[in-house]
Amino acid sequence: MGQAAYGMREWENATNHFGQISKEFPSNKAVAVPYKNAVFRLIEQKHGKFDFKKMFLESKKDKTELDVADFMGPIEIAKIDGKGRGIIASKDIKSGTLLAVSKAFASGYDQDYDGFLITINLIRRDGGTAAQMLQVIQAMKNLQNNPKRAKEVYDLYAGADDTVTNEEILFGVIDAARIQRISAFNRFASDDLAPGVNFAKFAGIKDNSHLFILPSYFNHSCLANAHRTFYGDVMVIHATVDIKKGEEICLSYVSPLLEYSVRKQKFNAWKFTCNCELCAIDSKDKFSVKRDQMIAEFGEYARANKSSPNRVIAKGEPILKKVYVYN
Ligand SMILES: C[S@@+](CC[C@H](N)C(=O)[O-])C[C@H]1O[C@@H](n2cnc3c(N)ncnc32)[C@H](O)[C@@H]1O
Repeated sequence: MGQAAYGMREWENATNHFGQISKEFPSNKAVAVPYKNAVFRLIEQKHGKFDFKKMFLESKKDKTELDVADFMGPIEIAKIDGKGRGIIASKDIKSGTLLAVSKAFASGYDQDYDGFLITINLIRRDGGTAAQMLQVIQAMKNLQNNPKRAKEVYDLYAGADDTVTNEEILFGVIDAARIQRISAFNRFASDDLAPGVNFAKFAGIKDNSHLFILPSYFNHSCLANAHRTFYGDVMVIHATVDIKKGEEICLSYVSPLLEYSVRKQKFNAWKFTCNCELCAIDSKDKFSVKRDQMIAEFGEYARANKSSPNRVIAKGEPILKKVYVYN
């Protein structure tokens, strides 16, 4: 019973079961370790006390799937004008506060696909990787094994044209199309391959894809007030500035260092327009396209001449000066 509760991530239940057995059979050594683990998970879940050093070291292994609980800090899910749902601060928050720790509900890794695969994601209208496909399959398997988690998965955003949001899905039924839509709008890659950088194998990059529950409720801002870090299949989110109670908390889905036109193009995958202050300023900047072109041209030159750094610098310096002129 304790093992089953642990597997279903019901930490309080698992702690109680293991605690009961250790009380009844104090000399039973086999229960000591799982009991201790369940207690640790409960402390993580209730108090947000994590052994980040251990998590970091474990995350260095390939495809690590960590054994940690989920934690929800001083945040809540709320309706946000023009963005559907989002995350707000439930009290005043200091910069650096731990906001959330979330273990992926399902993960997929390129290494697990023995072959070459090109998929087209018709929802996002971009190319897909083996990792993304495997993550969708894993989500379906996990729901089959633990149908109790269906509501939290099916509640995730599945696109504006999703017509079945309020339709009840019968217990134990796997809605494959919905899981695909949910994954398209909510998945993260833990090495933060920019969305759209697909067919990763061409570049020799191993892709991975994770579906998280709580982190999926964070909307995007180029000027985000929170930052995410990955430890294997676990996402950890911290506040990066002081945040007032009721204020929306956002992550950056794409790097704010990217040029405006590139960012705008990447938002197409999630089908929204960013109205943050940075985008408002950038959208009025009449030289941004010209700068993008110059930087893209330089990037191509640098890649083609990467074995001759002196040539790259000689080409780059005048371009940098010109970029300043178009400022
Ligand atoms: C990962 S979900 C975020 C949670 C979602 N808003 C919800 O209601 O569940 C991504 C979707 O949120 C919306 N979104 C995220 N950031 C946004 C923003 N800055 N402005 C408008 N919509 C945004 C888009 O519809 C996007 O496809």
